[in-house]
Amino acid sequence: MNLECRTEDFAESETLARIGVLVVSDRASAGVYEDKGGAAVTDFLKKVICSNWIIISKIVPDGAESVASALIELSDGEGCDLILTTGGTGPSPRDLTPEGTQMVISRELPGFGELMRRVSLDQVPTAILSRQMAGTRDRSLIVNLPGRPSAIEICLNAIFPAIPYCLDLIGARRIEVNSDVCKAFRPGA
Ligand SMILES: Nc1ncnc2c1ncn2[C@@H]1O[C@H](COP(=O)(O)OP(=O)(O)OP(=O)(O)O)[C@@H](O)[C@H]1O
Ligand SMILES: Nc1nc2c(c(=O)[nH]1)N[C@H]1C(S)=C(S)[C@@H](COP(=O)(O)O)O[C@H]1N2
Repeated sequence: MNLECRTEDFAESETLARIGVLVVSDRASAGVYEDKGGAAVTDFLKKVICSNWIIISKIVPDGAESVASALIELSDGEGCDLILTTGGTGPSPRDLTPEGTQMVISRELPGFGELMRRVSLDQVPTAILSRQMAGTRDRSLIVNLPGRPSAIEICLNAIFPAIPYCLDLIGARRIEVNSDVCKAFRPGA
């Protein structure tokens, strides 16, 4: 194990935001189909965030335990400030992403799920079937997105204006967003 850490490494680790992307899909994790969810999330993040950040990606099969342990690794192990999951939010028996999320968060933030369902309802009546939720674990904000790659941008567009300030409030690393893409709101700023 290398315990040496130069001064600039410390400085960078304090400012470089860490974003976890967790794809939850039986078939994508088994290679039955190509994962398109992770790329859809990453493409959005590249457009919207203009400060420095790195991505830590994982893909797991559906299940409360698989989701919970991946979230713990991304939050406690990798120190992610923001963790976006995609998939497994519906009502079918294997859809257990909200259960896995509930197992690891300390506080729920119901407004995220409410807003994502509201905007998605303008697209599809089945938006109400998503049980997507959000919450915090220590200094990580965790947000569930539906699995359909086409759902990702509409959901992220809706919630992203509130994410930078939420990260400030929970003591996560600061992110700056591109104002042409997203009107982030920081009260008092
Ligand atoms: N990571 C992904 N990449 C590409 N398409 C996906 C992905 N996740 C979901 N989808 C598509 O969105 C649909 C709904 O997503 P959902 O999370 O309910 O998946 P599912 O039907 O339970 O199957 P699976 O878990 O095997 O992806 C899927 O049937 C698939 O067509
Ligand atoms: N914006 C948007 N939201 C959406 C959808 C969609 O196509 N677009 N699909 C819905 C459907 S059909 C389901 S079953 C739920 C849960 O999807 P998941 O299990 O892939 O997470 O998300 C819903 N939310």
